Amino acid sequence: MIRILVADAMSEEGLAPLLADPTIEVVQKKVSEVEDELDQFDALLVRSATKVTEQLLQKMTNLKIVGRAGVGVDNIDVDAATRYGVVVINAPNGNTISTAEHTFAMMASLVRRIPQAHISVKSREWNRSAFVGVELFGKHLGIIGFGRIGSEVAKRARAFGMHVHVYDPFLTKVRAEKIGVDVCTLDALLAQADIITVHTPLTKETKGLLGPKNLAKTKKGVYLINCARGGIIDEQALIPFLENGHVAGVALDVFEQEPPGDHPLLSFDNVVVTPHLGASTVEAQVNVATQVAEEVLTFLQGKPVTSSINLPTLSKDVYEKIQAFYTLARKMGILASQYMSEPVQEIAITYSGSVADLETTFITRSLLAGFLKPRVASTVNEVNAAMIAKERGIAFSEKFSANGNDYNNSITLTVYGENKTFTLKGTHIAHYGDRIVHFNGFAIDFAPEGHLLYIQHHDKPGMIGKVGNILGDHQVNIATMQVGRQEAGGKAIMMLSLDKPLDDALVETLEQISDIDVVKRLEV
Ligand SMILES: NC(=O)C1=CN([C@@H]2O[C@H](COP(=O)(O)OP(=O)(O)OC[C@H]3O[C@@H](n4cnc5c(N)ncnc54)[C@H](O)[C@@H]3O)[C@@H](O)[C@H]2O)C=CC1
Ligand SMILES: O=C(O)CCC(=O)C(=O)O
Repeated sequence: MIRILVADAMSEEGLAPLLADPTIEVVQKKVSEVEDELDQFDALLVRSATKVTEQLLQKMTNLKIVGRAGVGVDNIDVDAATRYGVVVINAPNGNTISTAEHTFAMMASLVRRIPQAHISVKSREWNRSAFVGVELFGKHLGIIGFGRIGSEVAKRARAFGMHVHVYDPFLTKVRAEKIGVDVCTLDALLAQADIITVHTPLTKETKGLLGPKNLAKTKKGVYLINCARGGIIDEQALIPFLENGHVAGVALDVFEQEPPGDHPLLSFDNVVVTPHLGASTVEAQVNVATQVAEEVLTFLQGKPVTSSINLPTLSKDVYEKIQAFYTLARKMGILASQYMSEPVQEIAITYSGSVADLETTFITRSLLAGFLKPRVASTVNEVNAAMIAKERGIAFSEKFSANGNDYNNSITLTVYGENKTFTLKGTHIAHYGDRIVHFNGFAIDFAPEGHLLYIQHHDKPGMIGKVGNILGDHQVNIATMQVGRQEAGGKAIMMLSLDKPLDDALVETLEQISDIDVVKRLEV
């Protein structure tokens, strides 16, 4: 039974795909309520309240995936998750519209002083002259961060007749031109904007982006909005600008500390606040919960996820194209690792023929994970394989060749060890499967699966018979056998597929046959 912990409040409708699956048990409880069972969950779903720290990940020893029902993953230690081989996914666009609409609601509230007027009327006052606002029409809106939410805010601003200026160092010219906004420098935005709204993630670069220096560059009477992450606008730095009237008003949905407690900003009449409500709509909550639930289900079915933070993302289309090579590469990694039972410094991978045109990042990671699996005690998978290889001083490289060398596609793997070099070449043939077509310098053709027995010997009459007799005497059935040699009478190999694995004693018996040089059990 798969166990999923849903640690924050989430839409039941969104979780329906998980709740309906009889192979899955969904536990909707806080982390503190299941402390004794943390090692039993396969997946963890959170919003922003639960902090997925390294300590929590250490306790969740069976965890494979963390799903964030929302955009920001600043409550998740993604580096630690990556080290532990835990996939982190989010729901990148389920709450975009809601947050853009909330930003607009905040903007309107700010310039028309709606919350203040509301409180006044509720206090049985009728003071129309105290709440004179300004129009949005014709005003200059500065948007810092022009991703999903920023661009939805821009569309709405244009409908209101506003002039939109955008600052986003990662925005391509083509995209900006397509949307038709004025892309400018941060300084130009700060100097022109009547209203500034931030829509970036909270990063080292964006923390305190609107701090004392940049606030001083804004127009007198500017309005500021933060519906992204607390800290992008420096809360302490705002205070003197509000006190001297340089900043006409601020709308905050998010805070450096949530909840903000008795924060000095809350005392200002012209600071409008909401308790992190950007994504709090029925629609957004259904959307994000559905997105993570479906992604988690997909992942648990062994298929690739499309919105991972720490894995290369794959569309269904791309996944279908690479799936066969992904499996072949994994098997090749496992074979090479077992054959090279010594320290390895470098792994070189060449993709040839049709596979060279595909997205190979995932295939390479699959190969590395297969290679590292027999060598490391901790979980190793596509999430952390490249990181673990680096940690262990194993360099890896990818090369691409349009020429498939007699095959429609092939993957060649060369492993450079301390004492020897090992080469393996595999191909995937539609309707036939994975085949290893070169093994350690020998042309051969075998399926890389099951209990394999590799024997390197001298090409002499009777060798196959001797091996067959010993295995037969010990009730070991040979399912398939392939042979290869470099030249008649020279070095030769046999690759046997057996119905059961060999024990150590039988391996020793085979090693004692004269003219046999190497006997290796390989399990795929
Ligand atoms: N208040 C709430 O409830 C919600 C808040 N959010 C927050 O809103 C923010 C934006 O979300 P999305 O638009 O979905 O993200 P996104 O990833 O689509 O867009 C972020 C944009 O910021 C830009 N950016 C990054 N560093 C920058 C820098 N130093 N200066 C200027 N631009 C920079 C990126 O190039 C990107 O275009 C995130 O912080 C997210 O966590 C999202 C949903 C709900
Ligand atoms: O879960 C929530 O409501 C917060 C949403 C949010 O901040 C995000 O998606 O980044």
